[in-house]
Amino acid sequence: MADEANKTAFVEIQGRMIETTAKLKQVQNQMRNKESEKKRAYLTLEELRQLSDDTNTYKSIGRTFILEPKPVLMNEQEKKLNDCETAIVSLQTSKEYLEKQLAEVETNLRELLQQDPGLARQIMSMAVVQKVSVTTLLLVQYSSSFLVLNPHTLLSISIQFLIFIYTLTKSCKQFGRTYKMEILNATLLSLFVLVVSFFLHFFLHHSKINEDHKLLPPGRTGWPLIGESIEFLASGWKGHPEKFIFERMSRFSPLAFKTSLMLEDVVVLCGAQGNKFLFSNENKLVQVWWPASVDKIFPSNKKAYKTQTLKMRNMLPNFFKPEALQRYVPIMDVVTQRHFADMWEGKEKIVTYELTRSFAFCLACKIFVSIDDFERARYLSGPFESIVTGILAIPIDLPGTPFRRGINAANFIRDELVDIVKQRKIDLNEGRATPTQDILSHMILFKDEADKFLEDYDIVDKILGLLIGGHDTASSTTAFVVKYLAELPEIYNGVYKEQMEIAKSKAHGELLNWEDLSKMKYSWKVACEVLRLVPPLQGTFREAISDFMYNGYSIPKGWKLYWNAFSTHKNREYFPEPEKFDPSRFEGSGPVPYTFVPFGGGPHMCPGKEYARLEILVFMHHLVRRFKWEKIIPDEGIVYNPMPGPAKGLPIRLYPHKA
Ligand code: HEM
Repeated sequence: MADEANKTAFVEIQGRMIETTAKLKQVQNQMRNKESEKKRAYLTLEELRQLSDDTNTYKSIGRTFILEPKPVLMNEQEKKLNDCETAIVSLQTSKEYLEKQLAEVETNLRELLQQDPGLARQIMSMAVVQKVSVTTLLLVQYSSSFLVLNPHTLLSISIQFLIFIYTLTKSCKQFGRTYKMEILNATLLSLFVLVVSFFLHFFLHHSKINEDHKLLPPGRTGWPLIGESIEFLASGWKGHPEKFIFERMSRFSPLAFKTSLMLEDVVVLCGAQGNKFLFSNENKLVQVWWPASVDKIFPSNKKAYKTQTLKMRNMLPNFFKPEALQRYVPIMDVVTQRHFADMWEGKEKIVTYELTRSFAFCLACKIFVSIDDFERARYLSGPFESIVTGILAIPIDLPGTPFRRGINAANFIRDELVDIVKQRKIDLNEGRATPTQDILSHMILFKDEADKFLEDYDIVDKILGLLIGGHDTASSTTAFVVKYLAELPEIYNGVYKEQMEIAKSKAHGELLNWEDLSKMKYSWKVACEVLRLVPPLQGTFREAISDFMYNGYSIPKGWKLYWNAFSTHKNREYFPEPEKFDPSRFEGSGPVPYTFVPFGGGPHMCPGKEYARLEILVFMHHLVRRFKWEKIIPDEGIVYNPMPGPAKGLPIRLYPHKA
């Protein structure tokens, strides 16, 4: 009876603990938001105080800016400051109360477990028993995989299980003898299965390929299961991903070679011809393919992928076409100025990549879902890092793996976005939001051919996809613009001259517009050369939807095809002296078609291309207007992980221009 009572008490305390922790987190977030609101109000007041009393100043209302007299703005900001202070005081009281409550709950729990060691052991062993019973499940899975003789499944299960055992052993030190034995047995079994499946892979898989596909492109499939993934990734970690491609192009064929990546048989198509073939045969011979990790992180991606993509494709141009983006240029300008004022100005040194990532994410949050609060955007950006890492990780769904963290992070962001979507629907109904305000409004109001609105979870996943698409891409390019401009003074001078001419043509405080961006021709050539040398996405996959021939080689249905930007970007046949930074390559008619492909091509070409162009140019404008800079680590390398980034984040020393 006492046992039962203790168990009930435990469940109750556990529930209280979870509830209090959640409330505490919520209050802490609210406090953070209020603190940043207060800081912004304070900084704005400081700026306003320096202006003479008769100055009119811009105030943003939604998407528009109106001129207001200084005293009105001062009053508003002072009120905001006071409101924030009051809110912070009251939140502080709630926080202290909740902290006290949490401490009390913890003490209760400790006392309960001390008073009933049996219960403590039981709780521990309940967790272990639940997990160890997976051994039985795995035995069944092993046997069924043996029956179908699928070495891939066997290998993946045994690796997953070994990692699981490792995590379990690390996280629980109180095993009795029985569990130790069970874990030992399970480990031995997994190792045995691992060895057998390697053996099976070699004999079944290779002989099958040799028999069925004698005309496959030449190449190597590498190690069982992992194939050449390690060589592929390692060439990027060492800073030369193109080596993987060029070594095989010269050893096997400059047109195509076979390999095995991401647990799949892959043919890499090379050169302009390969790019053209893949981009122009979309949905005829090939279709887009993403690794399994993407399907798990974006379940709606898997569900009728084609229809989903089609819906997205039909809808995106409304938002991303140049005419639509024009109206966002002034907003991009305001956000960029705020970013430089908050994060760069007044600093002697900065770490570039951290800041360009934060900038790209805050801008996307503002333009896609109208999140104005940079602090809130930064708070959301943490889980995004986990999602991106999860997408690129080995898809092992066990506690503690980067893949599981990616799934959890995506779920967390989804919950946040669901709230945003719900609130937006209300705001649209009540006239507090406009249909063209941002991409979220566009998505909510978009109707497909069947005159149906998108489901909430689709909207959320699409927004998530766009935020991820824009997360590490443009930020990588802006960081490398900083790198190359630091290294090449004559290029810096060219960009500076162009941007200062534009700056001088503007009235004081006038925001950039579409016309100004169309004058940034030299700056865009510089950005293109950065995209050629360091493309944020090296390439993407397609899947063969039927057997077909390519240049005399047979490509079997189901095989994956991969295009890689380096096979043209760093190919001296298309770009002489490929390592030389030379923006003049983009003069006149520019590079040969299908050779400059940082945004991919065909129906799946990056929909964010134009948005990224605006973002990069507005960033360059404000960067060179404000600063010169030098690299703190002169020989800092580039690491592809697999997205490119400066090895140490590109720390630089800033030299503001004299006013
Ligand atoms: C410098 C910046 C960027 C680069 C270099 C880049 C590059 C690419 C590439 C190479 C692809 C694959 C194309 C293919 O498979 O043929 C892609 C797809 C995509 N990008 Fe971007 N991207 C950039 C910025 C953005 C931004 C800012 C967004 C969001 C606004 C975005 C959203 C997407 C989406 C949603 C896809 C998937 C398209 C599909 O499968 O149909 N990208 N991007």
